[in-house]
Amino acid sequence: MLLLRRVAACPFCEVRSLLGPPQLRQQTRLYTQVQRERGERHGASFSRSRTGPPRPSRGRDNPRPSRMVLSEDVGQKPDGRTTRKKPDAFGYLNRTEVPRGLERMREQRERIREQRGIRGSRPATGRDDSKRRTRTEPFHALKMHSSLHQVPYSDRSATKRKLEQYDSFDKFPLAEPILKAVSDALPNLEYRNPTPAQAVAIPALLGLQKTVRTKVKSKRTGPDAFLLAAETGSGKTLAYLLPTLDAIKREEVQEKEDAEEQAKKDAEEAQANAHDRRTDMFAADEPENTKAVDPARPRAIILVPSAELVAQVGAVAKSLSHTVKFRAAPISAKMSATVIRNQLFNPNGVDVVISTPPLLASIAQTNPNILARVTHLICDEADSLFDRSFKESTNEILDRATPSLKKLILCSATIPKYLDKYLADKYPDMNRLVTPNLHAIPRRVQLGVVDVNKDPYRGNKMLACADTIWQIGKASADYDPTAGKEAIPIKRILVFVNEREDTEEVAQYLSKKGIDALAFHRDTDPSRQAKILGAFTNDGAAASKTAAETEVKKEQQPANKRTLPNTKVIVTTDLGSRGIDTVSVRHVILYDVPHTTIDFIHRLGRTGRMGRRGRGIVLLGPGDRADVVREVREAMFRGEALI
Ligand SMILES: Nc1ncnc2c1ncn2[C@@H]1O[C@H](COP(=O)(O)OP(=O)(O)OP(=O)(O)O)[C@@H](O)[C@H]1O
Repeated sequence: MLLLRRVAACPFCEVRSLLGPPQLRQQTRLYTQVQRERGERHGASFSRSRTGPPRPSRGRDNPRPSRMVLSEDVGQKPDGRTTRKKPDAFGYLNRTEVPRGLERMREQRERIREQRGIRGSRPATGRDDSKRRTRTEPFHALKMHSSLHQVPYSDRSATKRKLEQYDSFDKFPLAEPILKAVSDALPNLEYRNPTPAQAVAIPALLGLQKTVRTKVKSKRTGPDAFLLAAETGSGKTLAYLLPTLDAIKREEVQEKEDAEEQAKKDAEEAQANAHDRRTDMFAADEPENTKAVDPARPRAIILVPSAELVAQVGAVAKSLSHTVKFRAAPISAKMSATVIRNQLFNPNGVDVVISTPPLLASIAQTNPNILARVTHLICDEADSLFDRSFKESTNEILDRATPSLKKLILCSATIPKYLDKYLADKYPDMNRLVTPNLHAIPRRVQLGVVDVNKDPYRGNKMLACADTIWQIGKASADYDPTAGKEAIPIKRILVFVNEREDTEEVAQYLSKKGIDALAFHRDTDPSRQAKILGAFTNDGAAASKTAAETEVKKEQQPANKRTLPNTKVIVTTDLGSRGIDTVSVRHVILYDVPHTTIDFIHRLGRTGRMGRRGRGIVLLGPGDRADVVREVREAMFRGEALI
């Protein structure tokens, strides 16, 4: 009975929960009463014998503790160990309330946030801000490679929100023929919605919005300057070409109206001054300012760093010209002088010239008038055009064109620090049109690493490269047309090396291993170059060539040689990484670890273009920076920009 009374009575021990509240209150009262009668205090251990040693008498030095104070050993096992469970990984499962300790921590954190002036609730991710890694913290190796200008993430998010309103080309106030021509420039595509680069650039270039706040307002007069920076393969060509053509067409209409008005005025004047027939005759002979009598005075110039890009941008411009009705003249040093002259000094005039800076600068020296009517100057791959190799000729063209220039548009997939600084000094009012994913390699591109130091390669990079290509091409190699299987499309692989001399060496080795590999560099024969690249840049007819087509080639090979059919490889340098629209490339092999993050972005940017998937493979050999590669992979995995 006594035991039962004790067990039921203690209001603080665990068995309390076994009793309902009314009984509990009653038992508590009973227990207190018994204690008073016995002169014992609450909290005496149940295990202690009633016949224990007598307690010291109460007094000033030994006051009676409050009845509500817990015994010090109440939570202890008989052997003195604590009964409290250690929190384990599942300790917080199924809780409906925040534990007191955590609650206090959260309150403390909120107080600190308030003191620091950080407003708003915690991020939706639920992650602790104080524990969140800062953007640049983990990239120690990349920091050493640091060459790219950093765009704040707050600016990127703001741009992302703005882009949502342009979900179709019809939303841009472009002239009717230009909207129609978009489909010509984007053949074989099911969807033709503006890309982020186009949604950012087209409204700004049409003058619809002032995009960027400039810190310094310069008093300098001159053209409106724009920097369009968007990730690789995001459709920058159309982003600058469509608004430029729109402006050209509007200018043409305006000039025509002005000419008509002028002719009307002249006719009226002539009537009034009928006696002065001589003046009238001269006026009638004066050439009109139209392209028909004004050859080689284009309205727009597009500068690109290589002949391959001249051909590529020229092809896009030509496809648009059928509907928009303008004349495009792509010229490069790989063309003969006659071809260049015919293109440029066409009696029907020319509206858009596409060239490399050195060629155009040299033509402008002998024909300064060629740049006299230019209203739009575009520098595609601006980071290349303003580096040491092209800067002089680019600036020369810029200076000559400045008097008539209305818009200067610089375009690039990367903004290196030197370019950022140069532009900030030279064009402090420049509008920066930056897409949210600038400097980030899309997550749809995976990056794998092959450790060349390990078996079976033992430091032999060429062997590792050949083996990697064989593994990629194996599926198509197994194809047997006689077995009635479906034809497999040809696989196209780009191999990037750092030095031009290595292109030939690596290509020859791969050929020896039965791989269809070609070297592509500055000194490759121009006609061969076009053929080599053609197969890689065309997603349509050329890309759909199937295994059956190459079967003929296979038959021509020596019977005893093991070859890899249906796989084409180009071994190239940076030349092949700038702007070339290699839409049909799924695999890029980085034979050498690139020197900078800029090169990483451009080289890996040859795959995974315009929403496609891609795979990059780095061959990590002796002496290569494994830490840089690791951090690039990490950044790609997290979808972050490289620094
Ligand atoms: N709105 C669009 N919808 C679908 N495809 C598009 C669109 N705009 C452009 N493209 C296609 O995307 C591909 C890449 O375009 P483009 O060469 O202009 O990219 P880029 O941004 O200049 O790339 P890089 O930085 O490598 O030079 C082209 O094949 C083009 O036809």
